[in-house]
Amino acid sequence: METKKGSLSWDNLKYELNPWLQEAIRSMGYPTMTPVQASTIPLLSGNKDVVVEAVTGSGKTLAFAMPVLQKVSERLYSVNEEEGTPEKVKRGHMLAIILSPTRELASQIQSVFNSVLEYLPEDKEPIKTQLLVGSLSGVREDIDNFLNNRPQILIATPGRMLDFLSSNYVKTTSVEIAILDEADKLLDFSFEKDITNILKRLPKQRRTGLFSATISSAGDTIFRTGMNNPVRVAVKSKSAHNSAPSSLTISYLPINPEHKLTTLIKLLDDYKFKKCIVYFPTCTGVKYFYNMFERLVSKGGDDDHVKFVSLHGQLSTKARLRAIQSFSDGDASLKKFVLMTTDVAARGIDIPDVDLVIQIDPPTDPDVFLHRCGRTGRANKVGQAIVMLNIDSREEEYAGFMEVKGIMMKEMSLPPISTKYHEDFQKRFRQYVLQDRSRHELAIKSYVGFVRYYTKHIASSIFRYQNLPYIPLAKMYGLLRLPKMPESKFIPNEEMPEDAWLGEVIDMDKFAYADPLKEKARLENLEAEKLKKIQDAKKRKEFKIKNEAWSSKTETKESKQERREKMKRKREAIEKQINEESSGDEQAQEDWKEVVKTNKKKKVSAVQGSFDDL
Ligand SMILES: Nc1ncnc2c1ncn2[C@@H]1O[C@H](COP(=O)(O)OP(=O)(O)OP(=O)(O)O)[C@@H](O)[C@H]1O
Repeated sequence: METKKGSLSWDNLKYELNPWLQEAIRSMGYPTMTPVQASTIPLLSGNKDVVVEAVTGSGKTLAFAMPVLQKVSERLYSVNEEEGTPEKVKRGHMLAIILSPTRELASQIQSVFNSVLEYLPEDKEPIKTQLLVGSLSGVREDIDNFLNNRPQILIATPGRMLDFLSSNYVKTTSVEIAILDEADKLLDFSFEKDITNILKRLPKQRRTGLFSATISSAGDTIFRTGMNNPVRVAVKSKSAHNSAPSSLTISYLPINPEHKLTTLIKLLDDYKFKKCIVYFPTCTGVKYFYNMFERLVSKGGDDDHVKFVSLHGQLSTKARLRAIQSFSDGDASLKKFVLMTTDVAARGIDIPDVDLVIQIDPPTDPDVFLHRCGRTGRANKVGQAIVMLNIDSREEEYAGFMEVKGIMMKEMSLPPISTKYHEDFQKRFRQYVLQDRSRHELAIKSYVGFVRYYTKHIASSIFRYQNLPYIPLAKMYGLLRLPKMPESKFIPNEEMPEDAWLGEVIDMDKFAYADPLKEKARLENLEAEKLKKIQDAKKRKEFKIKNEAWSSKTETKESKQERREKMKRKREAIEKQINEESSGDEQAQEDWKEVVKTNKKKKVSAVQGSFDDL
């Protein structure tokens, strides 16, 4: 849908919102609508289902929040001449549900709703929201709060929403509108089942809105959401064929993987930025590198000019929300703030002042690349996104691959870093790892996790795990020795270091945990293992001796058997010879048998005699 720039004044919105909402918009400090708001608000408020694709940071949240609030306001405040004052929403019922793939995003959406609701006049029946996300509270508690507070708008992640809706106390028959934010993610294999189950429980005559910067990826699944003749809204960047906002510059940095961390440190040092998000592939990776950066990069004092915050899916919900809050609240005029995170913070997160995004590795899903970059350059503010790509590999083709998807990238050159700088850092890093055995364990877990992650790249012809530079990457992860893993077979023999050690050989028995309790347990285990080894060796020896005795017995048995066979063969040969010589002479045969028998008897008595002599 086309929208002329001049018509973006809120006064030109082609739908008459409830007066309190009009007042709220004027007070919120947004002088104009964004194009996606101008297109979507009238459609969704005016009873159309919508599928909205608009660039990151283009104001999609308000584009659905306004229609949702409009619908709820109509239901609560519209006085009909025939029916009079509207009926109260019954206990256990809700009017709107909004679904989001992550807890952080759900919580952020609730904040947007609540910031508009601050302008709701006190004399009106309150409009309330409730957040339903895993592990913040129990489902029982969620239901109790819902029944007591009677919120009309529920904002949830799919799993918790499904559990919540399974309660007999919760009724969905009054739901008028359902929104799927980051709809392509919600409709992919990870959530699709839950989403289908949730949508099945909602009334058919409800309105539905799907929103994302990359909705086209959802393909035909969008038609399984029960939408009624939906209108498609697509808002592109100002520059044609660009799927990213024009305020966002995206660069790629070809780099030797061994130098990724030193280069990251240098970029964080040299660049002028307020807030930067650094994406790592896995939760363990974030944990590992965050701890290391806190020790080796951050100076730790109040005068420190860079502050690191970590956020990943292995943290509790409370810790995750706290991390986002502390990064958002950070006073960027005093320090540079760096959020080290995973894709948990790739979509939808809207944090003011983020002007730099760095990706240590590209994401496995090319769509997520745009979402990660889009955490900066939002709402027409300038932002820069940098992605590191391994040199001398097909990874450099990523730029061309993304161009086809409408994402333009330019190559950037490495910041000047001396060999000494790299080497000094590598030494300090090794020292850091050697100080605590658990650090090395985490290093191995992160490295193996990264290798697994790499095998999951959708663009597998560019990200070929068969050609991954395993050794430089292991050094980047601070490993002392390469771990045993199936992928090791891809390391060329001539590159494989002796016994897989990366640098000096370490006596692993003496490599201690910094935690005294853990170390005590390790030493006890080590002692027990040694003892077991000695006992096992003893047992093996005894077994061998027994085995030998048994085998010599079987040997004599075998030789007896062999002798018998030999005798039998001899006898048969003589018999055969006699038969041939005296063919037809029965008497001669009988005589021979007699001779053989007498011979045998003689032998036996001779043997017996010899025994008796003893
Ligand atoms: N009309 C407006 N004028 C100026 N700024 C706005 C307007 N509407 C929203 N914003 C601001 O734009 C920023 C981005 O909005 P929002 O988070 O809704 O983007 P989005 O399109 O959902 O992005 P993403 O695709 O990354 O989720 C927010 O900080 C919001 O406050």
